[in-house]
Order: sequence, then structure tokens, then C-alpha cells
Amino acid sequence: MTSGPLAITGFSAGYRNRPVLTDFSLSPIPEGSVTALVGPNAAGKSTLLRGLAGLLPAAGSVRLGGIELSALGLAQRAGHVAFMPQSLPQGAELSVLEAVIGALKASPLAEFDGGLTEARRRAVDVLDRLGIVDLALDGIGRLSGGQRQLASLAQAMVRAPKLLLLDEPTSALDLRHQLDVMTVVRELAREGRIVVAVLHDLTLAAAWADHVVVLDHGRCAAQGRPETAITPEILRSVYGVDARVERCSRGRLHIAVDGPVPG
Ligand SMILES: Nc1ncnc2c1ncn2[C@@H]1O[C@H](COP(=O)(O)OP(=O)(O)OP(=O)(O)O)[C@@H](O)[C@H]1O
Repeated sequence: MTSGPLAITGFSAGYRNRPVLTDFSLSPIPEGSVTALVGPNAAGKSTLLRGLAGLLPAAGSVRLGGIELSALGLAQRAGHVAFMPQSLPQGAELSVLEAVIGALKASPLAEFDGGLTEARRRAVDVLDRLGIVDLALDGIGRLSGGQRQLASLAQAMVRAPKLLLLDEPTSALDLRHQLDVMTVVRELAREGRIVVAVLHDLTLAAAWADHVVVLDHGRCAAQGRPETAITPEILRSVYGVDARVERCSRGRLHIAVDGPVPG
């Protein structure tokens, strides 16, 4: 696995006639860390992740350790980066196991040279890690929303990439499954990977992320440790809400929203 931080410099991405991120830069994101990407609807969070994954036309520099990802083609990039989309796999005739094996084989450079037995073992390992091995033979189309989200995360994890870009990995999950997924996310960071996850739940972000990036209208409004990036001032200017950022009795940050900013 390559080592080193994720450095995003002068990055631009968007859609036809719709630039979303222009000359966007962040402080380097260290390896072995979790970054929560937060911000209001339409701020550009998904666009940033999709651009980093190479799924949108983009310009600028994205370095992962010593590798300039933007110089790589999509197939080569997939050997280093996995993207979990916000929209979940559905409707397919595939079983969960087949869908995860399919994701493993979709990356030609994913250091995967085993046969079907090895592919199945790796897929089952990931499903087991996410607590959904019982669903292995179920059809993707028959899963609940939360189960589909876990299956989608398994697809991103199975290639064991250095960089995981997760677009709202917990939005469909109940409280316990949110904790289970964030525990796995922390384990991924402990293994030396970089996880960037879009989260709308700021209390969850503050509890589990090492760093928070607040995106607003395609710009970085704040970046840093949760307590420096999530402040009443930022919540007011970026989200338009009056809120308190408090420590609970266990010392964790808690965001209490009092209401919309008047006027
Ligand atoms: N396929 C598309 N074609 C054109 N414009 C798009 C497309 N997808 C998104 N956009 C626009 O790009 C902007 C940023 O959207 P994006 O999905 O990145 O926001 P987001 O921060 O992820 O929002 P949310 O929290 O609502 O998921 C929005 O104005 C949106 O309308």
C-alpha cells in the first residue's frame, strides 16, 4: 500500500455548465485518519468525492502519498481509491456476495490475483466484518435500505484501498448500526488507510472523526479538529442555524440546534 497523506491542491470539478468546486485546496489529510466532510445540501460534498474518485471531469492536483492520482486513468485509480456512492445498489438480480465479488474484480490493479475461491473468501471476510454475512446469498434487490447501505460499504472495502471516499455511509442506518459502521471506519484508519466520509450528523462526525472539513458553496469554510471546525459561528454562517456546541458528561462534543437564524 502506498503511504503518505492525501493532498488536494487547486482542484476543480463540476458538471457541464455547472462548475461546483473551483481552485479548491485543503491542508493535507494524514494517513491513518478519518475526515468527516460536512456542509449544507448542495454544498458540493458529493461532487468533491466523485471528482477525487475520477468519476467527474476535474482539474488540479490530488496526491496520495507519492502518487499523483489525477494522472491516473480510472482503472488505475481504482487500485488506490474506492468510492461508496450515496445512491445504493438496487434492483439487481445479484446476491450480496456476487455484488461484493464483482466490486473486487472491477479493479484491475487492486493487487487481486487470486481466483474465485480467494475472491469469495475476501468478500465473506468483509461481510463478516460488517455483520452482514448472513445476507451473503440474499438478492440485493430484496434488502432493506440499511442493509443495502452496508452491502455498498462492503463493495468499497473489499479492495482494501488506501483511500476510501464514503458518501453518507450511515444515512440509512439505525443507531446501533451507525456505531458499528463508525467502529469499522476507525479500524480502517488504524490500518493506515485514509477515510473521507460525508456525514450530515455533526454530533456523529465530532465523535468519530479526527478532522472535519466544512464545505459551503464549493469552498472550504473550516478544516481542523472537530472542536475547531464545528463552532456556533460556523453553524450560523454556513447552516443558518443558532446552535450550541457543548461537551456532554463524557467529554464528547454535542451539537444542540436551537432554531433558524432569524431573518
Ligand atoms: N449530475 C449533475 N448535473 C448537474 N449539476 C449537478 C449534478 N449533480 C449535482 N449537481 C449540482 O452540483 C451542486 C453540488 O451538488 P452535490 O451533490 O455535490 O452537493 P452535496 O453537498 O453532496 O449535497 P447533499 O448534502 O444534498 O447530498 C448542486 O448545486 C447540484 O445541483
